[in-house]
Amino acid sequence: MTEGAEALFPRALVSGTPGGRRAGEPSVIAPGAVHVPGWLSPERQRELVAACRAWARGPVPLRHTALPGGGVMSVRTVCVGWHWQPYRYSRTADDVNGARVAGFPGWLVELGRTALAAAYGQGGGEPGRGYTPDTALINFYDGAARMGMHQDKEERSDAPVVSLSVGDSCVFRFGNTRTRGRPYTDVELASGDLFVFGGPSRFAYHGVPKVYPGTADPAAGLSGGRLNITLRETGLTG
Ligand SMILES: O=C(O)CCC(=O)C(=O)O
Ligand SMILES: [Fe+2]
Repeated sequence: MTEGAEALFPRALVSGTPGGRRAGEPSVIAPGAVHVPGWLSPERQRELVAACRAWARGPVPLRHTALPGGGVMSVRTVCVGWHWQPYRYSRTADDVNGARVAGFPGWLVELGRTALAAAYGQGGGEPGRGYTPDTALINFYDGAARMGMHQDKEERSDAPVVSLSVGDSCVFRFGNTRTRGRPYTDVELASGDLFVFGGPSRFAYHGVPKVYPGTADPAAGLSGGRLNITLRETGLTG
């Protein structure tokens, strides 16, 4: 990480918070899976909310992703860089309006790198290899939305997934690479939290069984609901 990135996205000051959460202090949930509570400052959260609002307006609208079985996902999603639809990536949102998705901005690459360094320590735990996320999946959860246990496996890269949460708190269920079931660990993700999963945890099943409506601090810029942004390397070109 460059000094410039550190200045743009400073780590949150360490401070005790209720329930044992310590802002900015990484805790290892499984090998390669790290939770950093309160990593994003309220200002950074507001900036992310503003960026997500703009992406949600177009060129591809925020929408419930249609599933091959005929249903729709309960979360609403918009993508940046590459468009994800079950179960592949493309540059155009062929299952929505056919538009090319917004480009992946440089500041989001920097944020991903800074996040990796915060979770794994300087250098991101992968010497000689620069993390270069090229897609972001932006999910919006209202009070009833959930996400079933799944693996993020459409990427042709085993680079870590960086997950940023803003708004209402949720239960994030982080499991194992073999089954959707136990063993898993339930982690509460609150506004500003960072969660990174890479290495032996990169292809672990995970999901969001519950969102707690009304738990967001309005200072983050969301009046209701939960926003989650995952940054990934697709490993794709073109
Ligand atoms: O909302 C979250 O915390 C997780 C989202 C997720 O797993 C995904 O977008 O693949
Ligand atoms: Fe996922």
